[in-house]
Amino acid sequence: MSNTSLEKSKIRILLLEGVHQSAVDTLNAAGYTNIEYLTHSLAEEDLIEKIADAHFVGIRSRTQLTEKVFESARKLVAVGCFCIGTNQVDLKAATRRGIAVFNAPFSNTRSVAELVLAQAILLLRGIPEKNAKAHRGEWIKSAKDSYEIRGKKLGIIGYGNIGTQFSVLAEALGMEVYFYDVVSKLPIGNATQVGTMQELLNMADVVSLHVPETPATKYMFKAEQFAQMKPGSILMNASRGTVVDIDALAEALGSGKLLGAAVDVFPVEPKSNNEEFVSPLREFDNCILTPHIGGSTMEAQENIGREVAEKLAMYSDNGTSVSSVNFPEVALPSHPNQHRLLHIHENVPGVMSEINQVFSENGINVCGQYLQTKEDIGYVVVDVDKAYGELALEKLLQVKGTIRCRVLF
Ligand SMILES: NC(=O)c1ccc[n+]([C@@H]2O[C@H](COP(=O)([O-])OP(=O)(O)OC[C@H]3O[C@@H](n4cnc5c(N)ncnc54)[C@H](O)[C@@H]3O)[C@@H](O)[C@H]2O)c1
Ligand SMILES: O=C(O)CC[C@@H](O)C(=O)O
Repeated sequence: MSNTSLEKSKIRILLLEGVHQSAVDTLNAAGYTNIEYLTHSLAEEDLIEKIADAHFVGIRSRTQLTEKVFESARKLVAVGCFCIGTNQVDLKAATRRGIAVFNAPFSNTRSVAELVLAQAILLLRGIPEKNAKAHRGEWIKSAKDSYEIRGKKLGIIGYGNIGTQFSVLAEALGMEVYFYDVVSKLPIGNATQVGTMQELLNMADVVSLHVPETPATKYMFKAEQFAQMKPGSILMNASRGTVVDIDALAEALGSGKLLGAAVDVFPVEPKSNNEEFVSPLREFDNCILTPHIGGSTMEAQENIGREVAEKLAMYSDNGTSVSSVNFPEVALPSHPNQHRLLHIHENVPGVMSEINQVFSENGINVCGQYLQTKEDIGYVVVDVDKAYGELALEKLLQVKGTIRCRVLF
């Protein structure tokens, strides 16, 4: 599979799920105008049809980029996830095809941290229930089960970018912060890492989940974990819907074990704003339900739009793959008056020597060479005199183990 440097007007970009206008503006400013912009996600069959012609695709959390979808994405060069999570993308399938995947790892962390902080305060005061009842004409003026956040123990599961931000905000309000993470982490402020999740659940007044979706986190929170929580505590999940067994959570709310819960992400989420949201949690007034909007603030979406679009444009323009989630990371200078070959190959012995042979045997002088490998793939970038770009491309495509190769003029 190959493509010589395409005119920018011929590079097709498919943007789904209503990514922020800043993405379109950034791409336009970089010269990319052939953009199809949709405000919703696509069902698999429609996606397969649309993606067949796309060189770049931009998605959020709803679009599932599966092996089957990639199979039809013959021209696809890179994927931009305009969010943090990349669990909706079959990363192995993308990597096998030499498709780089980018995301925005920091732009919405503050938004999520602010939301969960607010939810903790509201739940400790019983506000969701009092509010719901007031809307129905009931007046619950009472301090029963109503608490200050100050002095309470916060248990964070997954002490990454969001977990640490939440930790700092919570401490500023006087919470005592504990966290559980599979990796040993430097605690920020006065937070304390604990050795097991059970230890954390036994002591925390508020438990907040901030892990990614992985095989290990799938339903990591089920009946057993609810049983380990303190009576009258709170669970918040703004990570991924598959992390919590929703029936077990409904049981814990129904039995009165929990004071309340806040859930932003669900195992099955409506595909669009026109679809009904179905969940056993709807019956509980003490459960804050939000439509996966932890990272949906104007600030975060605008920043994400710009950040991911810049990464796509940079990868397209000069091959820089810095901060790709699945790809060897290479930071490249510009290549004036030279042709740049971007060769993606299986990371097996012999490929690099064959590549170098192409240049020596054909008398092609190498002006610059950059190599990085990651697990199963290698990414080598070679700058050559512009007289040799097309010959080098033709020869490199014949190297055993080549996944794809393109040349930038
Ligand atoms: N609700 C939303 O709108 C929203 C917005 C942004 C992110 N998210 C979700 O939040 C998740 C966390 O985001 P982040 O930026 O903090 O990610 P991150 O990668 O910075 O942190 C995740 C942390 O979880 C830890 N971890 C991984 N597996 C674990 C396990 N089995 N047990 C305990 N800890 C484990 C990691 O070591 C890491 O410290 C994202 O992956 C995404 O799914 C949701
Ligand atoms: O915007 C989205 O659809 C997902 C937001 C969030 O879950 C993320 O992973 O950043």
